[in-house]
Amino acid sequence: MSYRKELRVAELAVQRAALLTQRVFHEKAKGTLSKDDKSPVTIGDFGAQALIIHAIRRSFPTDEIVGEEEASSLRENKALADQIWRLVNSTKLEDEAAEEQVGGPIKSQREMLQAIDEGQSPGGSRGRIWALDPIDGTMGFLRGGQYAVCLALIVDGHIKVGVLACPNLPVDDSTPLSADVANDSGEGRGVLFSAVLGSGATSRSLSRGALEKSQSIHMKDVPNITHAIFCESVEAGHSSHSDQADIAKKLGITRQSVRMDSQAKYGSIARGAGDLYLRLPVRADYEEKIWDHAAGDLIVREAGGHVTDVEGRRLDFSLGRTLKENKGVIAAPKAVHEHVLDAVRSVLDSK
Ligand SMILES: Nc1ncnc2c1ncn2[C@@H]1O[C@H](COP(=O)(O)O)[C@@H](O)[C@H]1OP(=O)(O)O
Ligand SMILES: [Mg+2]
Ligand SMILES: [Mg+2]
Ligand SMILES: [Mg+2]
Repeated sequence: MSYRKELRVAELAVQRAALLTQRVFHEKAKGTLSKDDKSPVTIGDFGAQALIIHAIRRSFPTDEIVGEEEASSLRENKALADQIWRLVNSTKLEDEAAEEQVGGPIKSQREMLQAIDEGQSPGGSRGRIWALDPIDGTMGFLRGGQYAVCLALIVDGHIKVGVLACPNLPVDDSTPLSADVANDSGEGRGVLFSAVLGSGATSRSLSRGALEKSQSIHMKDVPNITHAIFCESVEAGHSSHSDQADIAKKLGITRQSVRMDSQAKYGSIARGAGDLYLRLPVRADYEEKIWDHAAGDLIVREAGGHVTDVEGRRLDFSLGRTLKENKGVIAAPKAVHEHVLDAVRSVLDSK
């Protein structure tokens, strides 16, 4: 199957949602709430989830959706719901045909709240399931750093389509990876990464209008691992900086890691701006969420990479809303992955 329509709808839906998040990014007040697990959520997360679910529903009404957010807190907070509605109602793609392909406008605030709540699928190994993270790296988004709008289609447990918008990454694939974030104007920034299983991975500028022509992306060859550039989370609570430093040392890597929030890490290594992404667990009981990895996993694999957990197992997206059988993430070019994994094992065994 080509998944041509799924890719198109996903790209346009993510593009439109990213436009909404960019508007919020430049506002001081982001309408931040704290969720039950103490993590933040903003009007950008809610608005982006509403627009993307609306688009999926219009084109693929019987598909299931595993989305990160839900609307219960908004039903008790009219002022915040009004604020999100104003944003959602005024975010459109400039290209009319494209706007039509993502279902046009949402009709009412009630419909918007319903859309947000349609991301409650339990996931699983059967049928067509979209995994949606409307803003991945909300902490980065609040800090003025990297973040991503992420969408993937999983069919019978396997990822078929992955799309990532990274509004604060440089457009140019060859820009050296850095922890620097958007300048005020955002000029030269904003990338849309895509992949379809078996068809390779691409990047293009995240424009406001019709989608620009994309180019193929590939992971870089790493002839000498000691020169590899590795990236990791900014948040020390999301992955173990000390284990990652030990692994880098074991590999003979002397360069400082590049710390960035969100799946921008997967996109960055897929286009060869960086080489490795290490995500070593901090807490043994944390289960990674499928929406935090699905799009990035496919984009890296289609760009010539291999993605496993710390034990060398492929990430298993067929087990529900979380990656319950995996611990951590190791993403690297195929040719060096085993070597990196040996270093991971040796560091973890010595603890
Ligand atoms: N203890 C944890 N370990 C790993 N990832 C976590 C943990 N707590 C939250 N996350 C998730 O990590 C993702 C961000 O990763 P990164 O730090 O690499 O940008 C977020 O989606 C965040 O979830 P949440 O959306 O609930 O905040
Ligand atoms: Mg996330
Ligand atoms: Mg999120
Ligand atoms: Mg979150």
